[in-house]
Amino acid sequence: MAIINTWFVVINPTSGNGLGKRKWPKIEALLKQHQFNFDHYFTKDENDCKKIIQFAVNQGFKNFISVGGDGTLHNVVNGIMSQNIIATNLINVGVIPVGTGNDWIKTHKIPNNIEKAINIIKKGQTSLQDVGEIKLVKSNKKPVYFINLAGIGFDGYVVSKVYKYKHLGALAYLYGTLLGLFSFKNFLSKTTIGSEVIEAKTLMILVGLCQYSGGGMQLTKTPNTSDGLFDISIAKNIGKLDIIKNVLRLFNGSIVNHKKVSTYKNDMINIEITDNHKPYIQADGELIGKGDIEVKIIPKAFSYYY
Ligand SMILES: Nc1ncnc2c1ncn2[C@@H]1O[C@H](COP(=O)(O)OP(=O)(O)OP(=O)(O)O)[C@@H](O)[C@H]1O
Repeated sequence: MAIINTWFVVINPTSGNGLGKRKWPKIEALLKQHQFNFDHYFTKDENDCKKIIQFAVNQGFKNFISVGGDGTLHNVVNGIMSQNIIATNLINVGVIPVGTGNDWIKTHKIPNNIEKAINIIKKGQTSLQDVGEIKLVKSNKKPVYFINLAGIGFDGYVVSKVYKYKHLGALAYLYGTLLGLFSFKNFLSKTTIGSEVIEAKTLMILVGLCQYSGGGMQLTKTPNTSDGLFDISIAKNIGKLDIIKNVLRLFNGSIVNHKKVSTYKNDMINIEITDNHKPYIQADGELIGKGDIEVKIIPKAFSYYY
């Protein structure tokens, strides 16, 4: 394997409702102006993105730039985590945000501005964060990795609706939430966190690493990206009216103090859906399926420019 000092830039042309494609000429010019030596690739879909990352790692690339939103970064991370050529923490990723929610960058205080984001990458300073691994029980699907937040229930439902409304920008998530109020049904679940077993009628179960999701909502208590622990919130049988009353608390983070929300910290969580109605599972805002899951943490497996 050759050692390559060149950067590998992946661009999702569809992210940010086409912003990825529209902004590429400007980004390309800026990268050249800042003397980045790079190869670039426009992704075709999720799998294509993962495959090109694996191919590039195989070619010896160790420095990547993700031009897209949270979904693109999620796919880049999945490409890195599912290769076994080199240790994942030796591969560094920079982000140029052109997505809709761009939630992951908020935690790491990476500016939502193309030129400033390029300056961050150029500084060459990296840090490590934990990665979550989700296995769908009773399925032969490969594990899915996440770096922001995964959830099951109402938030999965919102993700399943949001893609139609991406042209509304970050408001798409708020709109999806309001839409969910009319049709989402709470479900029975059995969650195991360490020695605790929580059986409840549930609105959603969230497993977080970073602070923001759903276009700026704060749904976990004290997330820390590199403490080797997930920040978990279980929102029990909260009714529709109660959600409406608490919409602001979803954004300011005080929802975790609601009497029907319990919070936990652990490096592992098993979720069994004991209901006939199986809610959607989302990871970093991407739908990954339905059913029971086992989630574990891989400490400091992801290296990023900040
Ligand atoms: N060429 C492509 N055509 C269609 N979809 C693509 C393509 N390349 C990647 N994708 C998919 O596009 C989806 C959206 O990308 P991304 O999440 O980066 O943008 P976004 O949804 O606008 O931003 P955010 O997630 O921050 O709200 C992802 O699910 C990704 O798998």
